[in-house]
Amino acid sequence: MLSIRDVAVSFGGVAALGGVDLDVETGRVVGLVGPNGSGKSTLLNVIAGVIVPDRGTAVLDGHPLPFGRPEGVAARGIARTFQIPRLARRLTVAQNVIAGGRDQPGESLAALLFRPGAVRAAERQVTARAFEVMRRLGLDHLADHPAGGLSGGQQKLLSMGMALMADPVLMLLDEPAAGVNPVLIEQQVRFIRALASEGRGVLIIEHNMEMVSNICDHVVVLDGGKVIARGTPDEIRRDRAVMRSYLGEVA
Ligand SMILES: Nc1ncnc2c1ncn2[C@@H]1O[C@H](COP(=O)(O)OP(=O)(O)OP(=O)(O)O)[C@@H](O)[C@H]1O
Repeated sequence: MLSIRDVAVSFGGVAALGGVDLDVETGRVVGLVGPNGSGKSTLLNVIAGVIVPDRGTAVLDGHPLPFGRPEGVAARGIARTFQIPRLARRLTVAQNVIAGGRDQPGESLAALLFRPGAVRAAERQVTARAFEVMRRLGLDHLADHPAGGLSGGQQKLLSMGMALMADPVLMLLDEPAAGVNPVLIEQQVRFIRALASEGRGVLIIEHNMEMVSNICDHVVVLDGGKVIARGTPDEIRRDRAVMRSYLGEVA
């Protein structure tokens, strides 16, 4: 589904990524791990259309991704979450989720004026979908609460729901478990596995190795902007280079 080849990025002479290859297949959860500063966020930002790489290619379902055009990338069916959720804190949980749905006819003045029935029907559909998404995330009982009043972990779940409203083929998740309590991490794990079983691809940056082991089919380890290992979570845990660089740093 997604093929990254030889992607390199440098910031003022510092190589953040030195020629990285990465694949995400349909229905698979791929973990992107590595020590701080290894280039994980940079790679996610290249895929999301935020950073234009110095070289390399990214192909989604046979077509190149438009580097440097986040809205073009989103239109290709890639949705993302951020380390710090980007929410409208004063709007309700339901309003935030609804806002995550794209292509709403109500956004077009012409549609509002000339096809009000179609707009109402589409709005009903988006609202029904939003409630379904909130149910999946266990947030439906909080639908009318302001998003800013949710716990950090609930806000992360909410941001995943907002991303899902765009019905993406590929989800990019940036450290969803950071600072989240174990019960909500469990909920995230179920949600992410369900995304994959629906046939979506998931690329997840995560430091929590237990979570990575629980959800990832495949793990790619970066260090100093290069891939130092790739394989199943089990293979990665046993990899000597990984122990030296990534796990060694944690210890
Ligand atoms: N906008 C920027 N300007 C200059 N240097 C940057 C910029 N963004 C990242 N870097 C540098 O590029 C390298 C890779 O950073 P990146 O944020 O991608 O790592 P990371 O693996 O996501 O780290 P973390 O786990 O801390 O989020 C680091 O040396 C970082 O200092």
